Amino acid sequence: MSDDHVIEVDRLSVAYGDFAAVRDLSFHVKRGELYALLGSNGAGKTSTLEVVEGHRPVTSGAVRVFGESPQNRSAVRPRMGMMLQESGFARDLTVRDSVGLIGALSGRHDDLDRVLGMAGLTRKRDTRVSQLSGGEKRRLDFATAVFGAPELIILDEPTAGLDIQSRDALWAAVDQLRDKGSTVVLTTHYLEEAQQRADRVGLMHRGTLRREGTVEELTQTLPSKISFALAPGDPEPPVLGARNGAFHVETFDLQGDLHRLLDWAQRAGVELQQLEAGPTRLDDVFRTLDAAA
Ligand SMILES: Nc1ncnc2c1ncn2[C@@H]1O[C@H](COP(=O)(O)OP(=O)(O)OP(=O)(O)O)[C@@H](O)[C@H]1O
Repeated sequence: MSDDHVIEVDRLSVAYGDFAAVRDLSFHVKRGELYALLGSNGAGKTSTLEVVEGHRPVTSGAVRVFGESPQNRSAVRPRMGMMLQESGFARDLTVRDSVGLIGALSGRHDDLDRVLGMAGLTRKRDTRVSQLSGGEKRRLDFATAVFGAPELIILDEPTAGLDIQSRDALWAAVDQLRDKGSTVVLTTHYLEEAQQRADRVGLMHRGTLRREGTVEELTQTLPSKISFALAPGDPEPPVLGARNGAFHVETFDLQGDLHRLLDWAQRAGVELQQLEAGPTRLDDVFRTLDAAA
């Protein structure tokens, strides 16, 4: 293993019968980073992560976790926590017993009450799994993934179905774990979560990796946007892009164009209504992938 690579995926393919869900996929995750593996529905993210987690064999290619085969459970399992898309908890166990059991199986140690508190489950500790809401089950998944502060944490759509407070609490807990050195691999369809937190992003589409880099590297090839509206009778602004009375400007010089626009509005005594200006977002990069498909 390269010293600073926790996960090495090289030319991975995963097939279900004749269907190639993942094709010739390569990416490496460095120690301590948050790597977001993003992609459209069916892109192959979960299939890839299932191989990394040791739940699925490779069809071809090589995957190493901490320099080991992920199938080498005794070497890898104690160092890796996983929040899968679907959990397999026994319905009759209580929350506390579920976390305790999975924690014991992982071989890691932790203070059970601290973990339940971090996942916002203290008041549900004696509730049976069958009586939890969808969001509470998701928090239980998170609690088992972070039990014992593993070196590597895999979060497959961790915030799907969580309310805003639970999402904030989950990210605060992830930030704490990262401060202590945990490496995190994330999949999510909430692209702003990846935009805010990922050190690097891999964009998958139809089984292959289409783009990889920091958010800045991925977004700098696309223009930023300015939009605003004017009142009827206002003078024409010095920009192109009017549509239905609203103006949408695409620019590689966001600061300069915004400055010119504000300057014009001030001199003309015009109010720029619903003014929005911002850098390119991952959403925009995503849309170009679909268009290129
Ligand atoms: N057990 C299976 N048998 C056959 N095909 C499968 C199986 N699991 C997944 N697939 C197919 O493989 C492709 C990739 O699925 P996967 O779950 O890896 O995608 P994903 O990127 O995680 O998607 P999503 O964002 O929707 O969760 C999909 O077309 C899916 O239908």
